[in-house]
Amino acid sequence: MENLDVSVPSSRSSDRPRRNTFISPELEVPQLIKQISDIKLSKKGTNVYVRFRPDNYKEEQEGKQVVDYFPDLKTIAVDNHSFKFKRIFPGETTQEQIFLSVGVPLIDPILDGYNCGIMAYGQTGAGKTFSLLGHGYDQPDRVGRGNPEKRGLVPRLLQSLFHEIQVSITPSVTFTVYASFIQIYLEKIYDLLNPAKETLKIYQDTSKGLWVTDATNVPVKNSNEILKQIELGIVNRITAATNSNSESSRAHAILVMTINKNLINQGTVISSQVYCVDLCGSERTSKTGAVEERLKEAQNINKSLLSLGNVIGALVENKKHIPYRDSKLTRLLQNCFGGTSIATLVLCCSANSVSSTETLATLRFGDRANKVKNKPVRNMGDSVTELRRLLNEANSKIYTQQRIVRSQIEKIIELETITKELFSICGDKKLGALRARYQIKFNPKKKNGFEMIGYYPFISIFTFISPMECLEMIHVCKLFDKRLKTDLLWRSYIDLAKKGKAMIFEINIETLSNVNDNIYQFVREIHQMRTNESLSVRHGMTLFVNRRS
Ligand SMILES: Nc1ncnc2c1ncn2[C@@H]1O[C@H](COP(=O)(O)OP(=O)(O)OP(=O)(O)O)[C@@H](O)[C@H]1O
Repeated sequence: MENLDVSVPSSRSSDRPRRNTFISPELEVPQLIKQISDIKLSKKGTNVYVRFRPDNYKEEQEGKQVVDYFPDLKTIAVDNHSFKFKRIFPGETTQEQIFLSVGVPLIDPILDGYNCGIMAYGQTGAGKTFSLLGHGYDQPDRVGRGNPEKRGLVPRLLQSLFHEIQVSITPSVTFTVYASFIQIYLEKIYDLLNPAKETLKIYQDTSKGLWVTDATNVPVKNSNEILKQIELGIVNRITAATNSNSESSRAHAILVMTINKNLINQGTVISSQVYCVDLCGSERTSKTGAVEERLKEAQNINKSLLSLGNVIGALVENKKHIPYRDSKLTRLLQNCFGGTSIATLVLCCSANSVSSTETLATLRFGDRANKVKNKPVRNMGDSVTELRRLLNEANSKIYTQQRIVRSQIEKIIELETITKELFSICGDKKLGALRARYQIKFNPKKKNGFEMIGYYPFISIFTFISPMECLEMIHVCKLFDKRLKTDLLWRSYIDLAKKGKAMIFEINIETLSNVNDNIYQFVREIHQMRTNESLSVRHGMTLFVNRRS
């Protein structure tokens, strides 16, 4: 964890009442410097900045600078193409300067109830993670041990936000802050704070129209707590070495912070969501040398970035249909482009000729994004509405959990039934190693429709069987038709075969020899059906009967 005992730039006054209901390291900062950004946010709601990073070793050796900076700090020319953005930051710009220009203007709007999206876009290795999170976050094994001066935009913003929260707390003004951290990898959403969780789904919160997920939502009381969560998540983020970056992010990472400010006397809640988005790098696979898994990732990354470009293109061209649903990324960022958020986009680039193609592509992307118009809306509701919303949210979560529990219970009951059945077949003896196997298979070429492929005494090919494996096998069979009644075992297969539902079944049942009669009865019935032509020739069954010697 980096040392937070440093001055916190703030755009607000520091002489407000302080109450320690949040145990806040921010208040331990000895001096608070009141700092005002020289940047005013655009009314159209989108703010695009460009940050050039210093040349890396390869660039120093092989290339030259190709960017001309204009004195207005807003205009640049690259290879005779000029671009204008909110602010251009050359390679020597410090992390603090970035925070002052890009982060500080967001503090007031966030605390006033505006949603904000802070996104870093650029080619792989261009400094997105460095700019957003900072030194020590761009390499998972170094997380938390970076140089404090090189802390990125997000940790600085969090620290300032919590400072502001801290000094605003009074008996009638309280705050709740929650954090989630997710990643999008190969078009699936994963919970970075709980990697054991299954992939996450996106759903729309009807009361606010925001896209949210079932991600872990951790309550946080100060910037230390949220930074701890980020560190935890970064370690789980998927990175890999590519030619351009030894720790290239292979998944888009999104930190979502929800801040609720409760004005108790007025019965009002002001809430805002901050999306901090560290996008994967766009890359030319020929250049990065990606093969196999890396290539698949790169193609996926490029595809999702392309869909983001398409969304922006459609918005700029005022198209009726905006293809937000084309990728998980665009769905999640729906509010940041063309929505009700304040969007901040930091284009990360190299100023060197080695990367000029990628830099131009990044700048063109940013140029289009700069034309997108958002309609930032202040999220303010009465406490009752907010409580109702929270209640609805909680109820829907409970409902989802109940459904999961119910289906688990059904599975357990089903498994218990099958287990009982199996144990009744086997008496009180344990299911054990296999000694024999019958294999009976439908064969349309045979006159009677089936053939006994073999009876193999003492064969050990199928010696895998244990009660659990046996149950799993039955479940595999179940996949062929959900209506299969597993507790009836082979009887239900006959029913299915009669209905023409069965294709090929495979069932392994370890039995005692007295089950043979049932097996033969089963085979006889199947045989009769075949000879009655009631089964299509496509319907077949492989029956493995495993029994003790
Ligand atoms: N402004 C900067 N000053 C100093 N070093 C930087 C700067 N920007 C980036 N770097 C360094 O360049 C390397 C690549 O940066 P980073 O990992 O942030 O790139 P990225 O754009 O996030 O890449 P990817 O998309 O592949 O994850 C890192 O070692 C980082 O410390």
